[in-house]
Amino acid sequence: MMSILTEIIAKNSDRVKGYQSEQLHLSMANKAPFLTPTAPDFRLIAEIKRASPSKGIIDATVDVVAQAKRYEALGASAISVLCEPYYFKGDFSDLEAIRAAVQLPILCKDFITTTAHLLKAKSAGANIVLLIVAALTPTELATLYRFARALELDVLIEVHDEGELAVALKLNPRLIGINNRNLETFAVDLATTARLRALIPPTITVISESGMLNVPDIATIKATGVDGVLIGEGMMRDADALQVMFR
Ligand SMILES: O=P(O)(O)OC[C@@H](O)[C@@H](O)c1c[nH]c2ccccc12
Repeated sequence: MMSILTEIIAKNSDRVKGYQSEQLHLSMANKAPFLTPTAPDFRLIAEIKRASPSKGIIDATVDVVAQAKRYEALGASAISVLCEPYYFKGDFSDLEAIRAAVQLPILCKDFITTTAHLLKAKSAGANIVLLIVAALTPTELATLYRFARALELDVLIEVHDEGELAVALKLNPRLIGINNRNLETFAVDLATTARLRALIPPTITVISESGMLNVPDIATIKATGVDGVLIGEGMMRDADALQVMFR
């Protein structure tokens, strides 16, 4: 059986190949950001996501610019924008529209496997890109990581187990994302964050990702001592209910 991650990457291969021949305007103005804490020492990366393979449609008709402004107003440190079209119903045009409308750093959420895709993200206005350890060989990850840093992009390196974390730590990264959702099975286990957090040196900024739907979920994660959280569905469904955790 093909894993969902492999399936998503295969489905996007023509789109990604297209980036190789695109004429891009690169501006170095959108530099790697310092993620300013929202509340004392706790950052919110708020995500814009119309749909996902695990949840189906979340909000197909969302006004992405209005949503990004809402996140900015409630004090998010950065905005994550899904750019994958087939499973998440995102698009680079969403990222470009949001870039034009808000000042916050933007995380390009996509399944990046090529340097051309990194250039596409940079030219669309991203400040941060996601690299998923489970989607790449260690050599590919290292190449893409160095290329992104040379473009002055920050990189959120996503791990979901000890083996992936060991691969990520070899790069001496500034930022690590612990995904509570297993991308092969979709199972969410918030305990993943506590387990892996304990293995990461304190100099690295650690973001816990996925599966936080309410205030107690966020409180559980905050108690592990991570530097911030990345929340998609919960913010799409009820941003107001969650914002108390970031004041
Ligand atoms: O909607 P959630 O459960 O709050 O999750 C957000 C984010 O972590 C999730 O969208 C995500 C984490 N890693 C990814 C990789 C690709 C696509 C999406 C993701």
